[in-house]
Amino acid sequence: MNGTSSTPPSIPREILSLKDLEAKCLETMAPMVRDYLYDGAEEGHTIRENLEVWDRWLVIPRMMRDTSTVNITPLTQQFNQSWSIPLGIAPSAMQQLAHPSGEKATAAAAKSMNIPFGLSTFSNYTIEEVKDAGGDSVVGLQMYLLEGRRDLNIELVRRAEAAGYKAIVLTVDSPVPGNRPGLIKSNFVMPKHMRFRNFSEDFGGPLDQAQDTQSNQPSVAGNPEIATESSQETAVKSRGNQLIVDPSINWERDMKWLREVTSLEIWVKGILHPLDAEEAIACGASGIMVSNHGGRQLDTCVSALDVLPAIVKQVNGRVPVHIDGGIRRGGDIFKALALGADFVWIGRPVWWGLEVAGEEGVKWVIQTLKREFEVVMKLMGCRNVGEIRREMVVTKSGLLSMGGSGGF
Ligand SMILES: Cc1cc2nc3c(=O)[nH]c(=O)nc-3n(C[C@H](O)[C@H](O)[C@H](O)COP(=O)(O)O)c2cc1C
Ligand SMILES: CCCCCCC(=O)C(=O)O
Repeated sequence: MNGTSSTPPSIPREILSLKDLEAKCLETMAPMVRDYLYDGAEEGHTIRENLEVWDRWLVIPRMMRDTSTVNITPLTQQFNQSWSIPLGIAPSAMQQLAHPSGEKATAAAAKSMNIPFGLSTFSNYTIEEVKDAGGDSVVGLQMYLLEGRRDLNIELVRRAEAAGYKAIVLTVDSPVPGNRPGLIKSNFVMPKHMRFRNFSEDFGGPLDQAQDTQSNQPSVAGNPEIATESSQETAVKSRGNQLIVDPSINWERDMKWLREVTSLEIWVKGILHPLDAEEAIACGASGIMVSNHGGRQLDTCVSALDVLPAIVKQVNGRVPVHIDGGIRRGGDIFKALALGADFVWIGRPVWWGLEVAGEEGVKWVIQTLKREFEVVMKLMGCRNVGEIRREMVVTKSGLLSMGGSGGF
């Protein structure tokens, strides 16, 4: 983690893209945090797929369309609000691992850039603290249903309602944590000085690795950056109860239960099949987030972009369709919209910004994506988001199959 001095750190001038920022971040990020951030399920095929899929789509620009000014704001409101770009910050847990101000810094950056932010159940700052920092940008509380603890889920919902959140984002792709070898390798345990502050009890997290049975303390053997710091200050401690996600989560019981518990919008995150989009809508979902959880849950599962067109077709405009996974450039936002998404979200790039420069770093990430998206729009001949068309993107095989005659 960088930038603990009194002057706010800034992004060095030689950093020009999110890729450059990622490299800078990796110069300082502690190994255990890096393993957690990059952690993918099993062999990481889906993580790689999430990045590569964007390059399989090529764009076909139109010329001479006076793009001296372009409007990159979304066509429609999302969460009953207008945003500066169809881009939001996806929920990610334990952001203090990247910066002491964690989710508060991210929310403040979202607010100053006028984009939405989703808070993870497993955040290091509370629902209320993050709302204070991010104001109207803090729209969603992401929810994992906790095994045997619906009381805690209800409490979180009530606090989100009272704090002015617009939506509960129910993550449906995680009945159990994925097989994540990176967590085992680094013996991941959230450091002692951090807490899941949405809960009054000092719970252990769902990803904490096994404790050392001799001493009843977590083993630090695979955790050098924790072991080498002052042991009193940073040694991980054995926490009492562990928060476990509910593996029995299902549409019939849980989605309907949640629909009855609150009048907030309910968004369903982690949809990859058109029929699950249909289930979500039947249960009263206000929106769908097409996502494979950044490749962290099920290896070799499809990328969100590849299934997006089928889900958009199934949903047929009944609710908004959002997407995340591997979005790193303004051009990726363009492609997602061309293939039918209403909005896109980013996960890991926010951590790169946090690590390098806290709130300023997250702002830089958003500014960079905005600038890139605007240039891509101009070069594509689109003056506003409504002019982005499906036929402006094509795969190479799709192009060849047109044989020079079809499509144009
Ligand atoms: C470090 C990290 C923590 C995450 N924590 C959560 C979480 O608590 N809840 C959730 O629904 N998704 C979580 N996600 C998944 C993100 O919401 C999002 O789907 C994913 O990061 C998007 O892919 P990208 O990182 O390639 O942009 C997490 C992702 C990362 C990288
Ligand atoms: C059941 C999985 C719990 C994971 C909590 C954080 C998260 O979503 C992630 O690391 O990814």
